[in-house]
Amino acid sequence: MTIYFYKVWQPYGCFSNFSPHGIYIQGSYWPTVEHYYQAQKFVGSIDAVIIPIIHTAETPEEAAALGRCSTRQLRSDWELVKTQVMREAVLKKFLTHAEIREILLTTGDDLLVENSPTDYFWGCGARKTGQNHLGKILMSVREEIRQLRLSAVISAEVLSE
Ligand SMILES: Nc1nc(O)c(N)c(N[C@@H]2O[C@H](COP(=O)(O)O)[C@@H](O)[C@H]2O)n1
Repeated sequence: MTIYFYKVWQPYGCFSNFSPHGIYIQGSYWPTVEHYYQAQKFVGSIDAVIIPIIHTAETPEEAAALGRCSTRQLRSDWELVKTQVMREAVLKKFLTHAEIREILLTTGDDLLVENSPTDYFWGCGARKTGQNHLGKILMSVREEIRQLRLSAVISAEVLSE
């Protein structure tokens, strides 16, 4: 089965980076994955002054608008690192929040797709031909958490022997 998600208020909205699940990462607390991801675009760039403004944005929509401003200069390695930045933040989100971790695990081996009508990199885009990198990250995080659980169960069994 394929599970499509996009907006926070729609089914599986907790898979969106805009969902209100904060993360503590690299020494700071961020209100959403989207705040963190948008701010990372400017680490080490001449426009790094925008980072604390993104950090304290009232909403993820505001953080995204600030990060998408085309007149600001992104860090030079952004295209190389953005998928890894996103994966670290998404993994942190699902390790931190037990209730959404269970929702992720209940999807089994279903295909997860960000149903963005405009984004052909993170989502599938309007024609459903996009690369769906956010869906792929969620599926790989799901697998990593399953493996972590399995290791914990095995360790507990060994300890009880
Ligand atoms: N506009 C918008 N609204 C939402 O509710 C979304 N979930 C998204 N998608 C997210 O936008 C981020 C990509 O931003 P950039 O294009 O790289 O600035 C990423 O978190 C997508 O999942 N967009």
